[in-house]
Amino acid sequence: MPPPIVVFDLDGTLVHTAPDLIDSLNHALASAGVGAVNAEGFHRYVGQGARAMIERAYSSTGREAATKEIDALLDRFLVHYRQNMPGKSRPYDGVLAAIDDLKSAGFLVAVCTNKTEHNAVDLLQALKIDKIFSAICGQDTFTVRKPDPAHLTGTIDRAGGDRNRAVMLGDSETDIVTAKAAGIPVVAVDFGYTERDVCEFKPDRIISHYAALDTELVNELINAAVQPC
Ligand SMILES: O=C(O)COP(=O)(O)O
Ligand SMILES: [Mg+2]
Repeated sequence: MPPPIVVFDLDGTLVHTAPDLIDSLNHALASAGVGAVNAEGFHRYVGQGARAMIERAYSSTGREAATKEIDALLDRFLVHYRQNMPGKSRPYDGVLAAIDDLKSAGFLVAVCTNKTEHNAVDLLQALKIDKIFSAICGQDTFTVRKPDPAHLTGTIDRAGGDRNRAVMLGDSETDIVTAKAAGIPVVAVDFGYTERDVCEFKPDRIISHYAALDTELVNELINAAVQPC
C-alpha cells in the first residue's frame, strides 16, 4: 500500500509570499498606470495564478485590458518576481517542524499550487526546502489546475501517495473546493490569503498555527469526516 500523504498549497499556506507577490504585482501595474494594490486587494486577486491576479487587479480600475497588455504585464511581473526570489518569502512558523513530524510518522508531503511549477520549484529551492517534498505540482504540471480535483489527485499520484489516506492543507476557497471535489479531507489555515473567512467554505478543520497540525489530527481526518465550525 502506498504511504499516506499531506498535500500543501503554497502561497499563503506553506510559505508567506505576499510581500514579494505584492511588490512584483505593483511593479507590473505601475507600468500600466494602475495604482498600487495593498494587502486587502491582494487577498481579493490571488488564488488562481499570476495572470488571473493581474487581470483582476487591472479590471478593478474599470478599464478593459487587451490580452496583449496582460501578456506584457505578466512578463513584467514574472521577471521582477523571479529576480527577487526568495525575497522576503519564508515558510510559516512551525510548518517545517510539523512536516518533520509527519515524515517521521511515515507520511509523504507534496505541494499543489496554482503558481507555475517552475516558480514553485525555484522558490522552494531558494528557501532550501524543495527536497522535502515528494512532488511539487503547479498550474501547468497537468492539463488542469485547482479547483479541478485532478490537480490534487495528480499531485498525490506523482508523489507516490495513497489517495485514500490523503489530507490537503490550504488557505483559500480554491483549495477547499478542490479537496472536496476530490473527496479528500481539507484543513484550512486561517492566516493565509483569502478575502472571505475560510470558515464559510466549510473545511474539515481550521488551524491558526502549525502546532495544531499533528499526526493525530491528520489520522483523525483520514479515518472520519469531522465538523469544523
Ligand atoms: O498563484 C496563486 O494565485 C495562488 O497560489 P497557491 O495555489 O499556491 O495559493
Ligand atoms: Mg494559497
